[in-house]
Amino acid sequence: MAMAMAMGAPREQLRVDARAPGKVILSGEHAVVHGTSAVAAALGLYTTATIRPGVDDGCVLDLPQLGVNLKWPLKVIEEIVTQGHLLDPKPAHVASYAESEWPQLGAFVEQQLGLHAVKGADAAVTAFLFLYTSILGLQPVTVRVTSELPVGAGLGSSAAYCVALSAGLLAYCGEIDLPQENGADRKTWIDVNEKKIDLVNRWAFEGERIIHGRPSGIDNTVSSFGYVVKFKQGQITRLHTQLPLRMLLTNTQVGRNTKALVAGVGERALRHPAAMGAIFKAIDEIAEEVVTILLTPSENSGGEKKKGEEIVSTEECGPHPVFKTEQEVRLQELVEMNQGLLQGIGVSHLSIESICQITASYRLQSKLTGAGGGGCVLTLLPHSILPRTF
Ligand SMILES: Nc1ncnc2c1ncn2[C@@H]1O[C@H](COP(=O)(O)OP(=O)(O)OP(=O)(O)O)[C@@H](O)[C@H]1O
Ligand SMILES: C[C@@](O)(CCO)CC(=O)[O-]
Ligand SMILES: [Mg+2]
Repeated sequence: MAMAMAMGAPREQLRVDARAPGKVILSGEHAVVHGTSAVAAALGLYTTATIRPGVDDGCVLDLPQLGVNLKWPLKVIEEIVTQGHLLDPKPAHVASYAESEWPQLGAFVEQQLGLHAVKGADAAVTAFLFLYTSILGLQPVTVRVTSELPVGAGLGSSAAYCVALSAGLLAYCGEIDLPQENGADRKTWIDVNEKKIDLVNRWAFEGERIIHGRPSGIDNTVSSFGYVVKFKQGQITRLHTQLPLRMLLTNTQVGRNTKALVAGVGERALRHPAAMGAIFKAIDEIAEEVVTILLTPSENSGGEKKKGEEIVSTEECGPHPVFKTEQEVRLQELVEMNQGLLQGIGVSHLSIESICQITASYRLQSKLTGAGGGGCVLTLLPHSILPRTF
């Protein structure tokens, strides 16, 4: 997560840009919601929230990817929020969202968006209204969120949205200090200190609760702190991985919704607690083995096949022989097993399986990443594949 702020400018020209990355889950999605380990890495694709002063005592929310452009007089927001809620923002103290405390919010958002709203727009607007009023109170602002990430495709777009928004709002109200040396029209991304990132992360988790229902916290944590991490029951361990990972992400373009998929797995776990528990345990073991492999010094063979390594292809990829190191062979097998188990818990999709079959015909294993049900598929590529072969 990084921030930029137009500084040295009068308050009415203040502008905060906060950006947060998406993530890719290598292993352990869904089971992580039930307390097991997962491994994820931040992606080089970002969501950016831009916050500026508002005009005419109003609040503008512009979400171009969802076709949302709403403007409210602050008085209107006050009416929805004051119901059971003090308009006394405490940005340093993370408030928990409870639907019962916002009885008018659902109907208000629905009515604002109208009948032709894009799926998921209601959750994005609700999360915004919660974060905005809780962190900033009722200040006139104009907020625009744009993203390089596909929305709702398994790459953590919801978490990046919540992290970028939380960070931007916290900086706008002065809870995150940013250095003053930037020129008003220069953008320099600044890293925020760990304590403040932790605050951003906790606010973002509340936003994720609105969008996901029951998030494990892995997505907002990776988006906030970055790097390759192991995540288990809220604890993160940064993995100083020794193995350069190369992967292909294929977007099936099949839309899905993380909240519904997570809820479906929860219901299946209630119907078949022992069987689902055993699958979660197996996924946990896989994630732990992935961690061990990632932390093992790389035995990248530098261009020549060695004993124990497996040939992937010599023809399909041009004149360069493609083979997997022993570590890559093990990782590929774990990816294959993880995908099988994800299919077993009901979150795969025909579009995902057909990609798995196609890559398997090249002896490359794939799995869904994120919530599944469509979205993106991850294919691990051996290190010996040169970028120009794809
Ligand atoms: N750029 C954005 N602008 C507005 N809302 C967004 C944006 N990105 C994500 N969202 C919100 O997040 C929802 C998608 O979240 P969802 O959790 O279903 O998918 P994801 O986060 O991309 O995938 P996963 O959770 O599997 O990693 C959208 O419907 C919207 O509510
Ligand atoms: C499906 C899930 O495990 C990952 C979504 O990216 C949900 C979560 O952990 O919050
Ligand atoms: Mg999400």
